[in-house]
Amino acid sequence: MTHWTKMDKDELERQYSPSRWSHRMSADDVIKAHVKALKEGTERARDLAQTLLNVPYGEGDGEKLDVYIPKTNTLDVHLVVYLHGGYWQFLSKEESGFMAVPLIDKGVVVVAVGYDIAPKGNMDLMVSQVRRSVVSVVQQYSHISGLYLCGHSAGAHLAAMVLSTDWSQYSITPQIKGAFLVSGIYDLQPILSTYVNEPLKMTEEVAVRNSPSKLVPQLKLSSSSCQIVVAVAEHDSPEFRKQSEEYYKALEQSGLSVTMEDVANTDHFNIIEQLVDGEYHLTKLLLKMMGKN
Ligand SMILES: N[C@@H](CC(=O)c1ccccc1NC=O)C(=O)O
Repeated sequence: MTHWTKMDKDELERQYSPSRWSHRMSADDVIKAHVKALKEGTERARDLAQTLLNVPYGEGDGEKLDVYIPKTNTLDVHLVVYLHGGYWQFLSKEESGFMAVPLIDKGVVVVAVGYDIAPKGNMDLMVSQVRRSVVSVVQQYSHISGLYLCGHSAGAHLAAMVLSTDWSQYSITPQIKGAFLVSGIYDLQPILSTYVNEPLKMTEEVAVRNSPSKLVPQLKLSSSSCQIVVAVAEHDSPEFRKQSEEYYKALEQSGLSVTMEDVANTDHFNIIEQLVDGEYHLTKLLLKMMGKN
């Protein structure tokens, strides 16, 4: 496959337009259906769970999170922090509670984190926000038996940045047991010259310091006992698939506990939408990691 540095702008933009690669629908329709599925799933979760909405984790307006709590008490409570996708410029926590639907049944708490998407937020701020949100969750829920992270697309990038945090500047060091990185981007350099960067306005320096692919040694220091799943859709674009494969290999070579999941019959969007279903492969894998199968 052609290396991204050898691609012209059109080809790079095609590779980094996930909606153009769906085998199910047109580009416009797959995005509309995605937002609809996430919204409907989140509504269901809000009906099923006890919720704490708009809990602040910082001073900023956008620094709020939603907590989905099982209605029935269980021992051994695990907690999943979900970081939404949308190319750091779309979506919000308001449509990001959907994965609580099958998890609250099993006594798992789900936290959907809000962060300031572009153009309001920039990359450094978003990374700082998701890091602080995890610290805040650990401080609030110190009694939980396991902390997990899940992120989709841009949210998988942010989750990888959380795993790569030097926590010495923070009040605590979160112990993250597992992380599901779904259809993520781990090297930001290829998107610098594309439409994706128009609202983000990243310079090369910003892209490099916020690329998980460059921070594997820090991840190894901070998250050595974290079980990491790098998941990618069969119908993600070749560049997206390569991003996941290369990040997986880098983690594997540094001796981390990591597995690669190439999820058959999925595209960039339904690979995450289906977490609303308890029988979906990735849902089962997540429950199994928590010992809840
Ligand atoms: N231009 C992008 C748009 C995109 O990624 C997106 C748009 C709305 C909501 C979510 C999106 N992406 C991933 O979650 C695409 O081609 O899919």
